[in-house]
Amino acid sequence: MIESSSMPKAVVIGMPGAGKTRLGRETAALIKAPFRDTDQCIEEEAGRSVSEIFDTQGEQAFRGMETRAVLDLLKDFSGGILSLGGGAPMSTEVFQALQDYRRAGGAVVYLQVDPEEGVSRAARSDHRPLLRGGASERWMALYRERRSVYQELATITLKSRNTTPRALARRLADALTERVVHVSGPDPYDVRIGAGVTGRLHELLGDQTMRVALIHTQPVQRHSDHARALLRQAGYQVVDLTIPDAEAGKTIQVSQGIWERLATEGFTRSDAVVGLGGGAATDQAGFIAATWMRGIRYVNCPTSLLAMVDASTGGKTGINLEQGKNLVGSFYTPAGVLADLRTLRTLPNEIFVEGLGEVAKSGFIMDGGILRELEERAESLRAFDGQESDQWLGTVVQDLIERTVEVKARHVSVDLKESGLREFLNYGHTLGHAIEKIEHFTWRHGQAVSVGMVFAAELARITGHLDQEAVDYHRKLLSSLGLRTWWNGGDFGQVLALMHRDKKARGNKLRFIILDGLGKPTHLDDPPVSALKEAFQAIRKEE
Ligand SMILES: NC(=O)c1ccc[n+]([C@@H]2O[C@H](COP(=O)([O-])OP(=O)(O)OC[C@H]3O[C@@H](n4cnc5c(N)ncnc54)[C@H](O)[C@@H]3O)[C@@H](O)[C@H]2O)c1
Ligand SMILES: O=C(O)C(=O)C[C@@H](O)[C@H](O)[C@H](O)COP(=O)(O)O
Repeated sequence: MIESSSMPKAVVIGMPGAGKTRLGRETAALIKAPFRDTDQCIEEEAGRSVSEIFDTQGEQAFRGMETRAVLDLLKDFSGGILSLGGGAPMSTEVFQALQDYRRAGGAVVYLQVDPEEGVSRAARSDHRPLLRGGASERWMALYRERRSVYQELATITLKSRNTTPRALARRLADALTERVVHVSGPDPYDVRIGAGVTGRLHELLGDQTMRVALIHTQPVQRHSDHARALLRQAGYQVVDLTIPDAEAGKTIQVSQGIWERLATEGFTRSDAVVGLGGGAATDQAGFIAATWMRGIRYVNCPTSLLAMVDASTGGKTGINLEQGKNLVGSFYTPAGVLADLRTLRTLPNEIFVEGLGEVAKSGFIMDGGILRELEERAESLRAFDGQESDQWLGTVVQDLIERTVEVKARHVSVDLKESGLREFLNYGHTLGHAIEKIEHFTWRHGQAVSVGMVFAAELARITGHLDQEAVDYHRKLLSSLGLRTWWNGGDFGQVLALMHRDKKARGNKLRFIILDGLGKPTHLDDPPVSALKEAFQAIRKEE
């Protein structure tokens, strides 16, 4: 029985000379995993080469040794990278074991080499007993016999054409370390979080799409250039749309300009949108996709922490009005989300820190593990500068992103259109959006939400839901992350009027999300104005 806890992380299969051993070894080095090659294991155990085993005991004896080696390693090589001899999958026992391994979640990697290249490599090699007596002809005969088996078993296929072994290993390492959060609901999709996931754009856009509108902002030019190159390599006609940065990009004027450009370029319902950038860019891109011809496919490529953990997922698309935030938009879900950790390398510290606001929010409303991780890592997270090691990004940050997206996914999967449960994700936003408006969008969203959560905690205390310790904990954790916990702008009258524009309001009644304890969100409808005023005073600070 193959157990996921003890099985290899990946098994590499393919034709002789494809480069399986080198790919396996280099990938293992990149992800700091052990590496084994079954041919080498057999030679070590037998004390002679594969060729000598063939010569002295025959192929059948070798296949028996090989099958035993493969079955043993599939059961007991935890987290390793394993490369198999070319003929191993052709044995019924190994084929069935690899199917079991796949079902247990294992990655079967088919390293595909072009026949011309394979034949030429075979002609140069003299240590492969099965290629003796006409290497090229024998290689082609084996290829014809084996390729359908390789294709049937593969969960990942890598082509060695026009690339290097090092680049292939990097791609496989990226594929093996990415995290996937599934969002169910009427139009399910996956959020993929990992280094290099932008490379999956073609998988999500498909072959029916001809034109792609790439909507992005200038500060992420380096990443949109990369996405554009990938899209063009995949054969798409890319219409490049650089929009004004941050909140300035979430206006109807910007939407109008994009709609007109799509019309000029002849975008049809089978074409698509890719939104790449922070949450403001993905909100606008989603809104364009939701409204162009009443809805076309779109993929979000979030490049800020906040966009990765929140804005890119859940299908809330939209733009701002002069009167307030996100007042126009649509619930419209993406075909997928690709959160490429490599884009964080250029993210300014203040933008990373504001993203921690939405991470903390997810901890407050549901996942105490997030709060503990933030507490433990506050200093290093607050000091983020994009120069951290791949290992730190690929563990600390990737873990936090995955956990926060999971919190969002659990809400939006069951309540896409925010009829109740999803409103818990709005914790801190009733005041938060008012602050953004009064501060003319000069405050970052995450910073405004941070103050909004302290306000909500004070309101919960005042109305008897939350104790002082939990309120103090809000301030302590948020400020330790570099997030704001007080605000002296505006006045209560302004704020009260703006809160009545919040989308949770019903008629003349305000509705808030508060906590009955950490991880226990609840609705507070129509609280006394006196309580609101007291909570408002509590987030002011004597200058
Ligand atoms: N739709 C939703 O569910 C949802 C959820 C949360 C927030 N939002 C919206 O998202 C917006 C906030 O998102 P945000 O915090 O990403 O702000 P943002 O989109 O304004 O981006 C912040 C700044 O960082 C820059 N930037 C982003 N990624 C970068 C990178 N990799 N390298 C260099 N610069 C980069 C942007 O160009 C911008 O200047 C708000 O408009 C908010 O309303 C939407
Ligand atoms: O996805 C949701 O639902 C949220 O409330 C997530 C919030 O973090 C996010 O800022 C959202 O854009 C706010 O939605 P809004 O409906 O208040 O504009």
